[in-house]
Amino acid sequence: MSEAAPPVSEAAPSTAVPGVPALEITGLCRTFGAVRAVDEVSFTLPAGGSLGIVGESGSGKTTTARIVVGLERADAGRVLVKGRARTGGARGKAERLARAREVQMVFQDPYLSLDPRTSVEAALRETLRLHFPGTDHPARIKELLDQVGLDTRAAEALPRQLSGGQRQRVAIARALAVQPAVLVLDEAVAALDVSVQAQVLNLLADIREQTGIGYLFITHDLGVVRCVTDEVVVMRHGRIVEAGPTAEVLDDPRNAYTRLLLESVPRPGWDPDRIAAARRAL
Ligand SMILES: Nc1ncnc2c1ncn2[C@@H]1O[C@H](COP(=O)(O)OP(=O)(O)OP(=O)(O)O)[C@@H](O)[C@H]1O
Repeated sequence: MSEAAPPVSEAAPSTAVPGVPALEITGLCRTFGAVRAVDEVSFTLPAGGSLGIVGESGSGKTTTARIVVGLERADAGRVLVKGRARTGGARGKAERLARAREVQMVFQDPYLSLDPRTSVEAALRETLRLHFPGTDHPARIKELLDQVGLDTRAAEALPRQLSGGQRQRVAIARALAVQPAVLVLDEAVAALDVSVQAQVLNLLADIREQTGIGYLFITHDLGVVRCVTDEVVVMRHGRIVEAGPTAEVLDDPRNAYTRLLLESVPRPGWDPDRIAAARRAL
């Protein structure tokens, strides 16, 4: 990554810019020892769009996401958020905060990212104070809680007093608090019961419609991809093997590996031995 980062404005909210993609990834590479975790990965997430990255364990999904968020460095390639390069490490607190405002991440287990001693309301207040000093926080906290369907009782609760679905709603509210251009959701509903999963996915769809935030969905669950993404990228061994509109890729996959992923979803008459043999043959 060779471009210099442009100057950043601390107070600018990361709203969508018409015509400018929320995220553009070009030629991303990351190697760990002998493993090419991410190998020449390129894709574009349009402003307000939703793109899924699917693939089996170890295919490079999370490493790609971590580079986008800035938790991992790339060996090569370019990440543009709203047309601006995120290059190298952030220089200083102002740039770190500005980058955090552009891209937020929601993890599978919100327990790991929520402070067990901090109430929901206090966690949101803390985030807002950090990013938007001097603004009307009580009103904004209420707005955020409403947006994710949490009531005032939940606002006073500690993470351990909430259900898994509620905790994930808190993590989403905290991510929304900074008005990001891109929300990266890494297996964000994988740990939830199916019915709660559906509620959170519906919530995310509503939020996208209301805010125009772009979603990057990292998941191994093709049902989730079908439900909440417009475009999908299929990764294998660090490389993109197929990409396109979600319905097209899932209904008429061109790549043998994509077909195998689809066939690997258990259903009546499913033959795991045949899938395993097909996998070995690929
Ligand atoms: N910090 C690291 N050090 C060494 N190897 C790593 C590191 N992070 C990832 N890898 C390796 O890079 C490859 C891609 O891993 P990655 O976690 O990106 O895949 P994934 O598709 O997200 O898998 P999962 O769904 O299991 O999280 C794997 O072989 C993994 O072991």
